[in-house]
Order: sequence, then structure tokens, then C-alpha cells
Amino acid sequence: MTPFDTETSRRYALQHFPDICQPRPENSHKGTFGTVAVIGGSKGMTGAALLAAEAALYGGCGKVMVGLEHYPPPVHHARLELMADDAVSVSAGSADVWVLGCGLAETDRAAALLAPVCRRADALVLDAGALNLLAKQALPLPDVGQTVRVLTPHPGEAARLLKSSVDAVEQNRVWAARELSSRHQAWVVLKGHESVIASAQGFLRINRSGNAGLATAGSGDVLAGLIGSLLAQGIAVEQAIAASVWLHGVAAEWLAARQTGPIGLLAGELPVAIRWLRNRLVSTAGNAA
Ligand SMILES: NC(=O)C1=CN([C@@H]2O[C@H](COP(=O)(O)OP(=O)(O)OC[C@H]3O[C@@H](n4cnc5c(N)ncnc54)[C@H](O)[C@@H]3O)[C@@H](O)[C@H]2O)[C@@H](O)CC1
Ligand SMILES: Nc1ncnc2c1ncn2[C@@H]1O[C@H](COP(=O)(O)OP(=O)(O)O)[C@@H](O)[C@H]1O
Repeated sequence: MTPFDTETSRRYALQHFPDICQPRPENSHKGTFGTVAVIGGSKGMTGAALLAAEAALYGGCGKVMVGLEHYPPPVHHARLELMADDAVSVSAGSADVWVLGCGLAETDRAAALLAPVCRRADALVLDAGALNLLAKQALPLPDVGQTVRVLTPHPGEAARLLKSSVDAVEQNRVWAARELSSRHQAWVVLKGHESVIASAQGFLRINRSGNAGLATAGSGDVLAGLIGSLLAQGIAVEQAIAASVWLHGVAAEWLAARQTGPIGLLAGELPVAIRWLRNRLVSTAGNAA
């Protein structure tokens, strides 16, 4: 397990993700940092979409809408800042980045809900149910036109997309990530221990941050929301994706250093840690090397 170290993290972030270390202009407003819309949350899984939405908010974007397929959720979300509604209404609106699939059941109804969004969105993050619909060829993606398209499969979802097995994916994770990025002309984050990030243009990075505390329900939803958030803020695509994966992992290290993990770490604790880390990076970015 990598221990959290503030100085090492600061140096790494400044070298690889300078954009996330920039202070905010004093005259900024919420429109400056973009809008994320999350669509997901079928019956029994509304928490997944709400976690993604909350992570987007704590990740620093200006506004977050969340469309739940099962609406209203059985337990009202705690974050009053989220603009929550039913999935049909939210999917008819507009957003800078769409995060699709967290907690979404793979039904025909869900496919019909997501298809028009996929056709018109400039930027898409596909996770969980959206990936499974893609694997079933129930979700068409346009050949061209999207500024950015990100797929965030765990090995099970990657195996479904590749019509392969989890073992085959795990034996060659770099191949699996590259193959998916080329087939779908997308950025791919193949999740799990040491997530692999690949793009159709040849970008490849293996993320080393994180610990087994992330092996808990909902941590992937948090990652999807965070990627959407950094993209909506206009951070360069390569940095937004790789920095999200890195920050997500460092947040788990930071929580473990406070004995809030790895055992019993809750996905819902990650967003606050991510916020602390990002603000810390910004406030110490100018320190002498
Ligand atoms: N609070 C909530 O509402 C939650 C809802 N969730 C939603 O539940 C739905 C189902 O997702 P699941 O991922 O649980 O189920 P899946 O059936 O999609 O995937 C689980 C299987 O994937 C494989 N797998 C996953 N990660 C692996 C790894 N690192 N190494 C090897 N194999 C791995 C394993 O075979 C595992 O049994 C999704 O829509 C998801 O968003 C989950 O995110 C948990 C929290
Ligand atoms: N042992 C581990 N070490 C590092 N990261 C991990 C580990 N286990 C899981 N993760 C990370 O946690 C997240 C789990 O996502 P996912 O499998 O989609 O879970 P869920 O569907 O419950 O949200 C991914 O970002 C993955 O990379």
C-alpha cells in the first residue's frame, strides 16, 4: 500500500497535471466551471448516480444535474446543491459533459433514454450500465463528432465489451485497454489495481496511486463523476482523465493515512478527500521545488 505523502503528491501533480493545480480567477462564476449531467440510478441503485453527481460537485464543476431512472429515490439525497429530477427530464436538457450509466439497469428503456444523449453530447463518460448496453450493441455511438468520449470499465465490463473473460482481460490489461480505445475511438480507463488509461491516439499510462480501500461499492461511480467534473472545467482532456484516476487513488491513500481505510473506507468519503487534495495542490503549487 502506498502511503500518502504531501510533498511527493505535489511534485507528481505539478509534473503531470499542472492544470488541476491552477488557482481560480477571482472574477469566476459558476458558469466558468461547466455543467455535468449524470444519468443513471435505476431501482435499487439510485445511490450510484448520486455518488457520481456528488463527486462531480466536490471535484469543482459549477453545476451538477442528476437524472434518476427511479425517481424520486427512496432516500432523498443529502446534497441539496444537486439538481435532481427524473432521468427523462434531465436527459432532455443540456450539459457540457454527460456521465451515463452509474447504477443504470440494462433495459430497453434505459437504452432508449441514453441513445439520443449519446448522439448529441459533446463529451461523454460511459460507466456501468451504459457500458453493458454498449456491449449488447444496444447503445449506438456516433462515428465522429464527439469532442471527448471516455469509457470506464472494470475488468468484468471490459470482458463483456471484448466478448472475452475477466481472466483474459486481467492477463493483458494494457492490450484490453488499447483494444477498447481503438474499437470505440475513446479514452479508456480499465479500472482495478493499477488502472490502465489508454486513448485511440496512443496515450498510455498505468496509474499507481490507490489502495484496496477502493475495492468498495460505489468507488467507480465516484471516479466517473470526477472525470466528468474535471472535463467540464475545461482541463485538458489527457490531464482531466489521468488526474481523476490519480486523485481518486491518492484520496484513498489520504484516508488510509487517517485510519479511515483501507478497511471500511466508504466511497462517499472520497469526494471530500478529493476536494481537500485539490485545494492543497493549488495552495502549495508555487512552493519552491
Ligand atoms: N449504491 C449503489 O447504488 C451502487 C450501485 N452500483 C451499481 O451496480 C451496478 C452493477 O455493478 P457491479 O460492478 O457490481 O456488477 P457487475 O456484474 O457489472 O460486475 C461485477 C463483476 O465484475 C468483475 N470485476 C469487477 N471488478 C473486477 C476487478 N477489479 N478484478 C476482477 N474482476 C472484476 C467480477 O467478475 C465481478 O463479479 C452498476 O450499475 C453500478 O453502478 C455499484 O456501483 C455499487 C454501489
Ligand atoms: N485493489 C485496488 N487498488 C486500487 N484501486 C482499486 C482497487 N480495487 C478497486 N479499485 C478502484 O476502485 C474503483 C472500483 O470501481 P468499480 O469496480 O466500478 O466499483 P463500483 O461499481 O462499486 O463503483 C475503480 O476506480 C478501481 O480502479
